[in-house]
Amino acid sequence: MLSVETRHAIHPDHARTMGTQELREHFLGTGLFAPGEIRLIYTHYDRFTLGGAVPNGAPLTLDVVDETRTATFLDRREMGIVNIGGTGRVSAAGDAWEMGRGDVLYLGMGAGPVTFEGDGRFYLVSAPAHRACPHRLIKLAEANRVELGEAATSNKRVINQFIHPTVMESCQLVLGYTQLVEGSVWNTMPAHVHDRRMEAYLYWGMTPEARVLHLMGEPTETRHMMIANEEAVISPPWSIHSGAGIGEYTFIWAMAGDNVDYTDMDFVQPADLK
Ligand SMILES: O=C(O)C(=O)C[C@H](O)C(=O)CO
Ligand SMILES: [Zn+2]
Repeated sequence: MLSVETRHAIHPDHARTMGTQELREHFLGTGLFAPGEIRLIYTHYDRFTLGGAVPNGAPLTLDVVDETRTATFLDRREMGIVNIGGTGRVSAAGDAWEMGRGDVLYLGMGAGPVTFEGDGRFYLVSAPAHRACPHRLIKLAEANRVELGEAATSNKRVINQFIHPTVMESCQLVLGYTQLVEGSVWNTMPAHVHDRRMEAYLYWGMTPEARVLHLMGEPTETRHMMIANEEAVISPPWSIHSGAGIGEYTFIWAMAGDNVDYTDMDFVQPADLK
């Protein structure tokens, strides 16, 4: 079963007026991982689409998505898949890849229908593409590892870059996940914006009672959302995206937009956040 929800792009002047419920309706993705279903959110931010596929014993195939009006979803798109569950299998374009927890699969434009099987919980992101880059399975050991932050500022963390120019080619997708060192709670602090790219986060690896206090909004008009395990945040290009965990967490970040330069960020120091 496939379900698709559309999210429109929100102007920052509008976002400033929103209460908690409205912020969550526009920027939070909940219930993406339902057994036996593929659930997608099709956004109007760079046409970036995110979602989950949980085969739960029976194969699930992602093929036609009416929103794109193409013969198959990946006809003019590329896709990143992260397995956040048990071992599973993904097949497309006559190939099949076994994916363990934390493995990332890149599927290039024109890969055709994609089938998910096994015990995986597959997080999916996709953006329009202009050429077919080779499909590739990337294990954590092959990712580019960047250590950032300090224990003294509670932000010591490892940025694992998977779909990233130092590892492989893509059209506009950039993807990885960030792991906090025990005792550190902050991701992406100091915060930043990148008006050239939108971003989406998926928080995972959390206990059911844990929450992340996610900060969003323009740097001088910050807002927050409390996020539970396996919930996603859609971050518009004008928004900061940062979080502090009440409990352990990891998060997958993925971007689409004008460039694939991970370091192209406009930093905002804590003293300048309001
Ligand atoms: O902890 C961090 O810092 C991040 O993981 C930052 C994200 O990767 C990001 O915002 C990339 O633009
Ligand atoms: Zn960012």
